[in-house]
Amino acid sequence: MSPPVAVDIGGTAIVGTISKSNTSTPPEPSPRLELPTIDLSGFRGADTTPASRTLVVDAIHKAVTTHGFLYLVNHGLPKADIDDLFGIGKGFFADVPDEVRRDPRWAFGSDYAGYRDTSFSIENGKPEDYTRPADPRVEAAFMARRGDKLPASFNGERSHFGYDFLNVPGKWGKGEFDKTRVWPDYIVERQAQVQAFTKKMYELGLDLLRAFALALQIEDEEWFVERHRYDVPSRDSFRWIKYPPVPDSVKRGPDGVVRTAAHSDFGSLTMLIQHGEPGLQLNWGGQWVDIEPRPDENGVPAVLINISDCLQFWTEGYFASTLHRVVSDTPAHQAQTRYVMAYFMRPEHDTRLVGLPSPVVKRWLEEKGFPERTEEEIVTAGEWTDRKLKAVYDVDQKK
Ligand SMILES: O=C(O)CCC(=O)C(=O)O
Ligand SMILES: [Fe+2]
Repeated sequence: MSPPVAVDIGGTAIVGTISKSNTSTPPEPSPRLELPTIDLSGFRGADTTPASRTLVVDAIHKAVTTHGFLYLVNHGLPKADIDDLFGIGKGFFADVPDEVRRDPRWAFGSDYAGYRDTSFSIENGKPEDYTRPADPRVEAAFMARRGDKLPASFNGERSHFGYDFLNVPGKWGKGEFDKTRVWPDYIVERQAQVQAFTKKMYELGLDLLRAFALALQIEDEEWFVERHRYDVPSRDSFRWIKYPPVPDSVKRGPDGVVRTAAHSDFGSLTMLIQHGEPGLQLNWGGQWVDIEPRPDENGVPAVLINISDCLQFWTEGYFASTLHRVVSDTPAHQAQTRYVMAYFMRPEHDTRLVGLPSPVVKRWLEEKGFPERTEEEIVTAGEWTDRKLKAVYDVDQKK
């Protein structure tokens, strides 16, 4: 059996291990990273054929079992939408006054939604507490979540405000779920646009899940899709992230200034849109390798895909949830403001991450001689994401 791969989050806490992994044995000799750029038009859109779909599936299969990361071009997200959504994020950070952005009503909280700024860090304590000094290495983020069901106690029945992003039930009023979580006017005015874009990202994610099912020779192409339904609670999250410039006074380590420590993502897959500034690195065979932003020939940003923990569990380690981090590695990068938008796609809460009907994974387990997981080693998607979110953000413990 391969050695356990630590799930390294922020360098501060190890909350679990995924004992089987494709990336646990670094390739020999010293690795050279050739992160593939995959043209999705052969799989998605009007001009696909069975042969073109197979080519794309094979390329995705190779990428997710080698690096766990790939670039997608011709992904179907229009450049105008991407530009508009970056505009919304930048405007939020630049134009909304500090005191409005930091209003406790929309502070990042135990529902893992809302605004978190640079004065919040794991060491610094409560996200609502903006009196603490800002940590100049930390990023600021506005996190939107998909809508959720309300508890049974609400009007005596389970109801909801819709499953689109930002329709999160709130606890305002007399501690009752009497309306959705409130957001700043700036966001509310743009809510329809955010919801339309995040729906498109969700649909892109579904197509990737279909490609994964085909790569794994699961008979039903919809197998993963059926476990990521839009109207069932999950921890899907959409985020605008801003990494402000780091002042020269901040001490640089041998790798520069680490902004986000080494971690793997929690859910099924992450779709990252980089605005243009470098900083992301993945760990490949023990070395940190830059993952630069990569626009296509028309200037449309590639969408960077990475496999996350839940898919690594589900595939018994056959798909790799690779460690990555964000670093300002040169003084020039340190002086830049870096923006990204990320969609973290996660399975439905109650999904047990086991029992994938894939002959590919079955063969792989047999070849490697990996034993079946014990009951204690099996988690649901909700348990895993909550465990990791708590460890990273420490929201509940600090409240
Ligand atoms: O900023 C980035 O490029 C990636 C951030 C990241 O890894 C994360 O938020 O999980
Ligand atoms: Fe990440």
